[in-house]
Amino acid sequence: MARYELVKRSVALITLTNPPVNSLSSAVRHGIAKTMDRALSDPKVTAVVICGENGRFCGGADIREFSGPMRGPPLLPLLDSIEAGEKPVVAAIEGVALGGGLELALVCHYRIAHSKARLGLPEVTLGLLPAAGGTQRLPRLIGIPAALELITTGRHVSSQEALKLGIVDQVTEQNVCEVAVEFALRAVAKPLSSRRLSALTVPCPPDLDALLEAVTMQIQKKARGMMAPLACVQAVRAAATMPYSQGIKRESELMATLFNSGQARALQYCFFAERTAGKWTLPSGAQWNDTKPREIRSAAVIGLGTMGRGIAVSLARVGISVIAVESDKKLMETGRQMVIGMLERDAKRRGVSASLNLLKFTLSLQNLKDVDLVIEAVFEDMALKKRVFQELSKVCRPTTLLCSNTSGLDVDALAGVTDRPQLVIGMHFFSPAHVMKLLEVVCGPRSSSETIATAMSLGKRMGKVSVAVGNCPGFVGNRMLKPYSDQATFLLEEGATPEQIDKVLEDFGFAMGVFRMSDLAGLDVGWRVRKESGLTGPDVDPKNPPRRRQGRKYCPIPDMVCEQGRFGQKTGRGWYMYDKPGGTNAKPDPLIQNLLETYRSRYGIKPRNITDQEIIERCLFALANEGFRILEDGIAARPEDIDVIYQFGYGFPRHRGGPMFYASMVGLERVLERLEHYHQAHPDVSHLEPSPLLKKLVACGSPPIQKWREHIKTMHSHL
Ligand SMILES: CC/C=C/CC(=O)SCCNC(=O)CCNC(=O)[C@H](O)C(C)(C)COP(=O)(O)OP(=O)(O)OC[C@H]1O[C@@H](n2cnc3c(N)ncnc32)[C@H](O)[C@@H]1OP(=O)(O)O
Repeated sequence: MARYELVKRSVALITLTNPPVNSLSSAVRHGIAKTMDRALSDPKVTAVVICGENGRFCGGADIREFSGPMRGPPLLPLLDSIEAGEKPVVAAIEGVALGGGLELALVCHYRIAHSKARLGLPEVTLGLLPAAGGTQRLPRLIGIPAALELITTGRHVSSQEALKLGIVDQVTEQNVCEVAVEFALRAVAKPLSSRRLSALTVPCPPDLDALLEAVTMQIQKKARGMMAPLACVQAVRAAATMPYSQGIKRESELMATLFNSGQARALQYCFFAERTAGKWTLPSGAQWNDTKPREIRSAAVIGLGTMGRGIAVSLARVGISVIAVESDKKLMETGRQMVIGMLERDAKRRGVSASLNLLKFTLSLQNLKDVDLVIEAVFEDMALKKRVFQELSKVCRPTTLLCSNTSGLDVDALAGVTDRPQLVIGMHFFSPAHVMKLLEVVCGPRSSSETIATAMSLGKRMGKVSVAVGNCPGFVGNRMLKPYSDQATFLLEEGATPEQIDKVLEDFGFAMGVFRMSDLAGLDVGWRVRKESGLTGPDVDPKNPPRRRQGRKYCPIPDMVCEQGRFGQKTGRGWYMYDKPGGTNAKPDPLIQNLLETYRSRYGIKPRNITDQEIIERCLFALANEGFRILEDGIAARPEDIDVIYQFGYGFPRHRGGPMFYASMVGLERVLERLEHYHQAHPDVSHLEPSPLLKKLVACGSPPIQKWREHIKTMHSHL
C-alpha cells in the first residue's frame, strides 16, 4: 500500500498505492509507517519524497473505515513523526491532496504541486474536522483568516491559489515527482526547524474575537444547525490561543464529539449516496458500466421560459451547440437576451469566455433536422407536449433523442406519439436549471438502455447529480412532495400558521419551509394542475362533500389563496406578504390569518395548539412513507436515490441525510408507530397509512438502510 524505491542513489521515493484515490486506509498508514522508518534509518537516504500512484497524491482518510472499529496505526502520531524526522521530506502533489492527504503534505517539510492539482480540507462536508493536526498546522502556515475560511467551508483550492496562500512552495507543469526529487536533493543539509509547522507561532490577527464571531454568525446563517463548521471555528481558535500541544488536544476532543454524531453519519452517507446514484441498472441487466452513451454535440431546447433558458445555458456552457426554439418572435427575442445575459454572467464568474457562438435561435422546428438531442421545455400541458413530440418525430432524423423536461407527466404517453419510443426519455430539471444540481432522468418502459446512458451522461457533463427514476405521476420528487405539503395544509386547518410550520421546518434545517418554498415557486402552478385534474374549479361537482375530492380528504385553502390573486413572490402576496411583486422578504400577512380563521369557523373546526414535534412528524414521516411506497413500486432503485433527490432538488438538510436516512435514524419502529397514531386520528388521509414496505422492514428487525434493498428486490422495477 506504500511502495519504496531509492532514486538518484539517495532519495527514498514513497508512493501511496491505494486506488482509486490513494486514501489513507489502515494498510496505507501501515505502509507509510514502515517505509518512513526504512528511509529514516537507511544512512544512504538523505531525503524523502512522498507521492501517490496514478496521478493522485491522496484523497484523505478512507471514509469507509469510519463506520468500523479503528484498525492500524493512528494517523496523528504517524504524521507527527514524519514532521519530526531529521531528513527533509517533500510532498509531490498531483491530482488531489484532500483532508488527511493535505494533512500528510503539511507535515512534509516542503510541498510541490502540479499545476492541475487541487488541495483542501473537506472534512467539514463529512461532518468532521481535520483532526490529524490540520486545524493547528494550516493556521500556522497561512494565517488564521485564510485557514478559517478553508477549514470551515471545506473548499478545494487550485495549486495556483495554494501557492499564493503559501500552502505549497512550488507549482510545476512537469513531472511533479521528478521535480520533487530534485528539490529534495537541494534541501539536504538545510535546517528543518522553520519547516516544522507545529513549531511555528500562529500569526494572530488583532481582531481575533471579532473575526471568529463574524464567521460564527455567517455559519449559523448559511449552515443552519450544522455542528462541524462551528467545531472547526473552535479548533482554529485553539490554534490561535494555545500552544500546539494543547491545541492538538482540543482538536481531538472536538473531533470525538463530531465523530459519533448523527450529523457525521448522515453526511458520510450522503457522500456515498451521491456516488451510488449514478449507478443505474435495468431489469434487463443493462447497467451504467456496460452501456455506452451516445456522444452529444448538438441539442435543441424547445420553449424559452424559465426552464428552457436555464437548460440552454447548462448545455452551451459545456460546449454543446444549442438551437433554441420559441413560438413567437417577441418571446424569442426576450429569451435570446436573457440566455445571452445568463451565459455572460456565468462565464464572467468562472473567468472564461462566454460560448455565445454555440447559440442559435429560431421560430421553426424545421431547423432541428440534424440535432443529436432535443429537450422539450414547453408549458406543463400534455396535449401541447404531445403535439410537439409528434412534430419532432416528423422533423428530426430518426436517431435524434427526444427528451421532455416534464415535472410529472407520463413520459411513456409522449413516447407513444413518436416514431421512436425507445429514444424518448424524461429529463426533469429543477428551477433555475442552470443552478440547481439535480436531474431526474425519467425512464419510460420503452426507453432504451443507450437512451438512459446518454441522458445520465449528459447530466453528468452538465455538472448535475443525475438520478434514474421510473415513470409515474410526479416521478420521485414531486410525488413525495404531495403528502408532505398536504400535511402542512391540513395542519393549517387544524390551527397552525404558515410561519409556524415554516419555522419548524427551517429549524430542522430545510433551506425553506414549505410555504415559503411555494411562494417562491408560484402558487398558480399547483392550482392549474389541481384544476386540470378536477380537484378544484368549475368541473367539481357541486354535490361533492366539502373538503373531500375523489374520495379523499382535500384541503381547499391553497385554492382560496390563489382565488385572491395571491400567487406568491411574483405577485407580492401569497402565503406571506412581500414589500413588492418579486420581493423576497416574507412577512406574515394578517389577511391569511383572517382567511384561516374564517375557514375554520365556516367548517366548525376548533383550532388547537400544534406542537413542533407534530409538525415534524406529520410532514416528514408522510414524506418518508411515500418514499417507501416509491421503493415498493420500483420507481426508485434505492433509498439513497430518494435522499439524493431530496437534498439536491428540495433543500432537505444534508446533515440529516434525506427523508429515508432520517427515518432510519429516528428508527423505523418509531416512524411506524407515529404513522399508525396519526392515521388513526385521520383515517381519511391515506398518505398517513404506513406503507407495507415500512411494516415489512420493521417486522424484519429494522435493518440498516444499506440493507433495505434486500427486502425490496423481489418487487417490480420500473427502471
Ligand atoms: C483522523 C484523520 C481524519 C481525516 C479526515 C479525512 O481525511 S476525511 C476524508 C477527506 N477527503 C475527502 O473528503 C475527499 C473525498 N473524495 C472526493 O472528494 C473525490 O472522491 C475526489 C478525491 C475529488 C475524486 O473525485 P472523482 O470525481 O474523480 O471520483 P469519485 O468521487 O467518484 O470517487 C471515486 C471512488 O473513490 C471513492 N472515494 C473517494 N474518496 C474516498 C475516500 N476518502 N475514502 C473512501 N473512498 C473514497 C468514491 O466513493 C468512489 O468510489 P465508488 O465505489 O464509486 O463510490
